[in-house]
Amino acid sequence: MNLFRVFTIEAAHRLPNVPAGHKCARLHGHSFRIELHLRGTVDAHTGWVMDFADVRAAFQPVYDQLDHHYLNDIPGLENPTSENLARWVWAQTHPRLPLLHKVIIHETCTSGCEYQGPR
Ligand SMILES: Nc1nc2c(c(=O)[nH]1)N=C([C@H](O)[C@H](O)COP(=O)(O)OP(=O)(O)OP(=O)(O)O)CN2
Ligand SMILES: [Zn+2]
Repeated sequence: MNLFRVFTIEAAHRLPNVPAGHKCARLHGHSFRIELHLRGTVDAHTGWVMDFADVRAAFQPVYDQLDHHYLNDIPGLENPTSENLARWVWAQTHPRLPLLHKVIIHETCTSGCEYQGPR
């Protein structure tokens, strides 16, 4: 069974390695949507894989590092593309949520990426 929990963070960033003149070199912000997807078995008694509240609690320290921050200042996010943010979220979250199966980042309504961990 797969379950998911969606978080929204407000954050600023700029992309330092884009070609000269690229709009994303300038400071700007997004309402990033972060989806955490977990995969596990449904417990016969509780009827769930994991309490959604426990997913939220496990992610809270990671969320707090991102929300209303300048992403470029965060160690490991000096080049905060969606792809690098997905890898960073995975690295921070997987030790706290071993059932983590996939991280999806929506940078805008129309752009984002999906990461299933190192393979
Ligand atoms: N592969 C990636 N490409 C781009 C990333 C990224 O993280 N990975 N990031 C950006 C910018 O940060 C930008 O803010 C988002 O880009 P874009 O989808 O072009 O945003 P717009 O809302 O301006 O898109 P339009 O539909 O063209 O208005 C760029 N590329
Ligand atoms: Zn951006």
